[in-house]
Amino acid sequence: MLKLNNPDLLRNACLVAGEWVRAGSGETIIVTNPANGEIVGEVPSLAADEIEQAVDAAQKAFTTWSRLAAKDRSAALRRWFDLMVAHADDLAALMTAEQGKPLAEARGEALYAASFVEWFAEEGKRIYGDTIPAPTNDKRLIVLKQPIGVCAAITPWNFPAAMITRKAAPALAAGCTMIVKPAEQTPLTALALGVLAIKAGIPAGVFQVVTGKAREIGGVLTGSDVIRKLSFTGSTEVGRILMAQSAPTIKKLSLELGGNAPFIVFDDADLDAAVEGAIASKYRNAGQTCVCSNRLYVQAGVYDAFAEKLAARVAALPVGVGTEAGVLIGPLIDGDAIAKVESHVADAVSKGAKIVTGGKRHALGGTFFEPTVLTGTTQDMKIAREETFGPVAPLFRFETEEEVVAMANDTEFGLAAYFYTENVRRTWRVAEALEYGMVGHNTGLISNEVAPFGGVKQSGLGREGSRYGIEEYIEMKYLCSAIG
Ligand SMILES: NC(=O)c1ccc[n+]([C@@H]2O[C@H](COP(=O)([O-])OP(=O)(O)OC[C@H]3O[C@@H](n4cnc5c(N)ncnc54)[C@H](O)[C@@H]3O)[C@@H](O)[C@H]2O)c1
Ligand SMILES: O=C[C@H](O)CS(=O)(=O)O
Repeated sequence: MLKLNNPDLLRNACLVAGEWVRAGSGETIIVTNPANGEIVGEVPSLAADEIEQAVDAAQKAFTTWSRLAAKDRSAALRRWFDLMVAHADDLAALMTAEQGKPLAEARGEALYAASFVEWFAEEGKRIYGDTIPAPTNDKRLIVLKQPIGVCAAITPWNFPAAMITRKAAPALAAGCTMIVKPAEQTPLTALALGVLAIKAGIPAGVFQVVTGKAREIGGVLTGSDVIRKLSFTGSTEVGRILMAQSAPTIKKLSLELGGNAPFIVFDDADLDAAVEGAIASKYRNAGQTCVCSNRLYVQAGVYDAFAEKLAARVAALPVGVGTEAGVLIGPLIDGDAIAKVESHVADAVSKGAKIVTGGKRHALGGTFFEPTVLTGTTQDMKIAREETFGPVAPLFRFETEEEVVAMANDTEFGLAAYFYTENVRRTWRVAEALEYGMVGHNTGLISNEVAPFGGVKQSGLGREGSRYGIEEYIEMKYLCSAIG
């Protein structure tokens, strides 16, 4: 049974226009714990007309929220940040219950999510325009930066808090209003963020959370011409659908999509550091992050040593229910997820790969999977082409720098990449040659609120976090004033 220090955070209603509402139909979506299948809560399945009410409320709230002084919006966001930090344990308990990640990792995400609110509370006070020297002295030219308007966000289950605040914080800081549709697997955390937003004094309609059938809600949000901006984080497949649905209303889009990260270990790398980096980037959230290493390329001279070191560490990773102390690997989100992981391992083995450790469902049953290391993997395998989204590290052997850069870039994805070398010249060559939005050098952890997060190619459009993230919620207006 989920126990919260503040039970007020556990909601079974949607946040619309400052009120907690249920579906008129009474229809609900059950939320279950992936570790044991137990019911954690239930949330409304709102109908299209009820989503339209949220759109109307967001439009109404925009009029006043956008006209507030930036400093006043900043103060409200700062209060939201303070409340998120004060309630980090409860937010973590909700995430572990509905997503499965270990409690310590969930608490880390609660603070990571809060960091975006803290960051953009400040960035919102520094949205600067331009004055431009006019070509003739009878004109004055300026550039105004203004909030784009009503925004929508559709977010994934793997980071139930951070993927929401990484969008809502810059949107609200810029003066926009936002309607959030969280993943059906993890709505409770999103609703708890709504509780804290109200407590922070964020006015009704500025931040709203709606739950229900994804396609139906997506159809309303993408089809509305009141909504000027859609920010989506999720699979590339769904990103394509939403992009197409947004075309008729020419929405501004931010797309944070799928990945297929290469993790390259050159023969001059610090092998122990590379092993720790691989553990961090591959097995975080049981391998269910968009920036997880998906392909590990190891130069021939150190391949066997790296494989042995990594397998020893992976075999010792504690698997279990996220609420148990010391657990580092929780369950996968659902049956489809574990079936995909199994299919990747089976395909690799059928084409000649060897299982060094793990390789099958964990004895705990359910959606627990053994942390796995494969050797002898090759580019023709599913695990090289698709995002595994599970705790499986396939090791690919390579001979030369040119060969591995070509293999690393041989994908439609371009989100994150990692490489380990102590050679300065090689560092510049490889960093510049990798076709990815984000590159880690001698580290497997690159994500934070101050750096631009996002991908190239079919991993998305735009950037989140950093000083760039707020630009996604701003329109530029050029004013030419004749004074002659
Ligand atoms: N680039 C990033 O920052 C980032 C971050 C996290 C996850 N991801 C990606 O997300 C995927 C895993 O998350 P997921 O399984 O929740 O992704 P998903 O695309 O299945 O779902 C994401 C969100 O979209 C909604 N959705 C699904 N189909 C929809 C439709 N037809 N219309 C409207 N909404 C729809 C879902 O309900 C959910 O809220 C992985 O590919 C991962 O790489 C990317
Ligand atoms: O899944 C992708 C998220 O963006 C994870 S993180 O931002 O790297 O923590």
